[in-house]
Amino acid sequence: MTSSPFSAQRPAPSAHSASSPSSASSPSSAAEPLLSVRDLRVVIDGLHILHGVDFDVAPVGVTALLGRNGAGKTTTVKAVMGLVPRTGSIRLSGSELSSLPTHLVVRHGIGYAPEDRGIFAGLTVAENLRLAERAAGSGSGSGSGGEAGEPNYALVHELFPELKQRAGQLAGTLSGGQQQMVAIGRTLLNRNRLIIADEPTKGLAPKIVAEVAEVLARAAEAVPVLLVEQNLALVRRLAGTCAVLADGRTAHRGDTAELLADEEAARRLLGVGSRHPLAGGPRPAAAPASPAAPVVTAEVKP
Ligand SMILES: Nc1ncnc2c1ncn2[C@@H]1O[C@H](COP(=O)(O)OP(=O)(O)OP(=O)(O)O)[C@@H](O)[C@H]1O
Repeated sequence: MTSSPFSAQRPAPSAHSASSPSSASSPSSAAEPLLSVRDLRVVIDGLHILHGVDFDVAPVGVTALLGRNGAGKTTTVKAVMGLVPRTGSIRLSGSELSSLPTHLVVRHGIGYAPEDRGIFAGLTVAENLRLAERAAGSGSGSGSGGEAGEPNYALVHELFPELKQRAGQLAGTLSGGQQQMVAIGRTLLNRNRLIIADEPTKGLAPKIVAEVAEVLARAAEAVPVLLVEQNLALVRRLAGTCAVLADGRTAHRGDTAELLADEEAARRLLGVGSRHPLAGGPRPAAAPASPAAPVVTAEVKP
């Protein structure tokens, strides 16, 4: 390959910020969102779990999906992926996905790193990656699906050289951070337009959280990321914009730094106390942050 491994996936450079930083009803102004979700509803076994979720994912960088435990974050990303029955609108670059089954959502170019990572512990790193390869030429048939082509190992190995060095190592023997590299690496392999990462730092030690933050920052240089996360320090560092869910609805959309600096709003929406360290500190970047930046674990209170 002669071109940069980033070239096939890097989004248009013009769009940097997402929706306007005020309310849930604010329209996107600066740039068209990559993913636009409207009135998303999910009913499982007669239980109404999502009652109308609206949010946009910015076409560059990291967008965070936040909320207290049980707010509906995982159900929302599962609904986007077609893993639970849903109604409403889910548009990826203008293509409507809400009636598509999961395999066609995937072929439209959404890579999903689920909460449990989905790593095969008994297979090597290389085998885990190989299993994620989408067949060249496979598409949704709609003409607007994910870009077909060879798997982008150049990008994965450029971002995560460790995965090349550890190609023969059993995935089950990797650290939590390295396993996240495999999980995120798999989503980058198929030239996706969007990566969804569901709680990638859940249960990890602070040192590993810092590693995973670095993994996400590097991945977001290549492909926009929708990040479900409860570690608000990490969110603050990585995500330029966010949506907050509460009780299965969108309670807030806007600029992440503004939300986390607003003590009253952060307390009301996320349960962050007034003396929480997130109230101060440097502004987060939509662009990836410094590798040296510390990541403080700050779980949302239920
Ligand atoms: N299959 C299901 N059947 C019944 N209830 C469900 C199902 N899936 C989710 N729920 C309920 O829906 C609500 C939202 O769950 P969800 O996992 O989406 O929340 P969350 O915001 O991701 O929470 P957490 O941060 O704790 O992971 C919860 O009350 C949960 O118990």
